[in-house]
Amino acid sequence: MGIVVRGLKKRFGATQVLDDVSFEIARGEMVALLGPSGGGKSTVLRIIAGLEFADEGEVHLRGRVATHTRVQDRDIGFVFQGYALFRHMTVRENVAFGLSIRKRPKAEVQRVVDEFLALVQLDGLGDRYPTELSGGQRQRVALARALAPGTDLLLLDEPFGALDAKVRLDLREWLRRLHQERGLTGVFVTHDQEEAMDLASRVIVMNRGRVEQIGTPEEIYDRPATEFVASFVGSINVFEGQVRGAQAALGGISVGAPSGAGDGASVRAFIRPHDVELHARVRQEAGSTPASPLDEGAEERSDASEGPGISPAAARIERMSRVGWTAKLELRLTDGRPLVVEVTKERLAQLGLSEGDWVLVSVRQAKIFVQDYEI
Ligand SMILES: Nc1ncnc2c1ncn2[C@@H]1O[C@H](COP(=O)(O)OP(=O)(O)OP(=O)(O)O)[C@@H](O)[C@H]1O
Repeated sequence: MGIVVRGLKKRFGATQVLDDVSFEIARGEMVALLGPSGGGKSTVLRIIAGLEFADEGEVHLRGRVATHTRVQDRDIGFVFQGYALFRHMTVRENVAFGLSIRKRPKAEVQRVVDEFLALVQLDGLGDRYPTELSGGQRQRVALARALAPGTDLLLLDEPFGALDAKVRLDLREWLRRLHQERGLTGVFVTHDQEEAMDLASRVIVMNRGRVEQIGTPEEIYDRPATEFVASFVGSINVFEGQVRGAQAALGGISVGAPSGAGDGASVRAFIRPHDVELHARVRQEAGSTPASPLDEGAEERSDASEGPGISPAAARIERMSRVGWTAKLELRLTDGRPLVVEVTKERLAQLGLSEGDWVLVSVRQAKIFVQDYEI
């Protein structure tokens, strides 16, 4: 294992910032700590780095206990918010810093600095000062400075935080390559879920000082373990309803209920916009609302009634916006609930839909959580 934390607890004054945080990161793995602001991500990272110490729990680095090891003896590279470049030092001097304080021979320092400046594609800018660089370039210098001493463990706290979208993407690509080439073990903190899903082989979702779920990006997205993860990762529609028979009735729409959910149980369903199927435009008299989704008004033969667990409902298209190759539709069901749907432009064209139309919808799949009974 590269990094192991076990049972970390940390309190600042009256606030329990970490409450029993445990996870393991294999050597060579790149893992994201994802979660909302204040969830404890930076604190975990600072404890791994040795900048902070936990009240309880253990830290193991490269298979050895490091719970009480000083920061300078942990041999970890980190790029933290607030640990900016040294303004009075040139780029070269910044990158050389970790090597110089380790008293490495001058010639070796020169060679390693050159190598890392080339790696971050900043050769030629070594004599500049940080103020003479763009935000993205500065961030790359910070990464080079963290890596130059030759560590195999890298901790990054919001590494691309304040950068514009294009630079973020470039740096992300660059970090992915660096990780592959050097086989680094890396942990990075982000509250950008796309960044986490894109860069990490596994994601640790944290909220309120606790680990909500650990899994591959696919697992986190497709099989969220908790309601928090379901609502935090990816855009989502949330519906409350009740189990009736084998169905979860969510107002106008229904989906298959989870096995074991008793009749009458209250449920909360999380439905991804791309898991809603549009079937057919519903013809409708001016100003009227289709009374039933299965009114004879469907303009094309619908496949909506086929298959188990599918029961279509009617909804009105309130807004449509096209982004890239998909379209986002904001629908309103007959019971007044909003429903956001994403479909390909092709499907939209096939159905000939426009704003104001009524359409039949059904839900392909939903993640359903049975609610605790209230007494
Ligand atoms: N040194 C400190 N003293 C007091 N409270 C602190 C200290 N450091 C962090 N906290 C508190 O601990 C909680 C967790 O902070 P932390 O920075 O770990 O969260 P985070 O998930 O990284 O948030 P963000 O994404 O905003 O950086 C917050 O409520 C924060 O105010």
